[in-house]
Amino acid sequence: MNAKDRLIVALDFPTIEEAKGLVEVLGESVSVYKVGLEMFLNSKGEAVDYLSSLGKKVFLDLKFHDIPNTTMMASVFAAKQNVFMFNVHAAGGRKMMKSVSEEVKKINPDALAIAVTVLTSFSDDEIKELYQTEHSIKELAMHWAKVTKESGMDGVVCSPWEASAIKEKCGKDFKTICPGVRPKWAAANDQQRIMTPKDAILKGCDYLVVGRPITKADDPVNAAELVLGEIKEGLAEAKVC
Ligand SMILES: O=C(O)c1cc(=O)[nH]c(=O)n1[C@@H]1O[C@H](COP(=O)(O)O)[C@@H](O)[C@H]1O
Repeated sequence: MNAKDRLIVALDFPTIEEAKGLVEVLGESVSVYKVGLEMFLNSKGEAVDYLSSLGKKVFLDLKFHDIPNTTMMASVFAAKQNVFMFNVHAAGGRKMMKSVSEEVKKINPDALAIAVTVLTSFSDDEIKELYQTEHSIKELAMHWAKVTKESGMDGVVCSPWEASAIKEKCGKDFKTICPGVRPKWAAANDQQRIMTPKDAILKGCDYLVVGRPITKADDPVNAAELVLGEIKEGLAEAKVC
């Protein structure tokens, strides 16, 4: 997979017009986009069809988290859209993810069914307090990744800090999709567990999700090219392509 196929730009905008404006500006620089809750709801789903009409690949990030039947039905909806990847929350559990992976494979075997482990906006202290646990985020993410794999799903969303341990535990073909990616020149915003694009590739991230460093940049094309440049450096150093 080349650098361009690994960069997923998060289209977090309140209107479809703003999203279209950015996609036009970025042109051929970017070929994969993420449509999350904000864009999907504000565009009433139109963003997915718009992007696929341009030949762009779409990660539908609606992070389903509910009882098994409800999540499975929502996932079947996702798998029927023009998307190459969609996600649920691993915290929904084994039964939920098993029913999602089984049903989605019948409808669209090519759609990657992914589970979010520990959100990249969490720190270790927050997780310890919230879950009343002594386990670190890395331990939780690795455990949830194992449950995700055993449930027949294709991969996880995790921070780059957990990616190599997850690859070691779940195998190299188990996908790691990593937000919390920040070049040195970009602000962290609300992300806690961040890493540069180059280091993220070296740590085994398959896909890097990058939003604000590109979408809010004064020159988004230049920002995307800088991120792609770092991804290429990482791939060259890791000798993968
Ligand atoms: O599932 C996601 O995509 C996701 C999971 C996670 O743990 N952290 C996370 O930031 N994301 C998404 O990744 C994108 C990151 O955007 P920026 O922080 O602007 O680069 C946002 O659209 C988030 O919704």
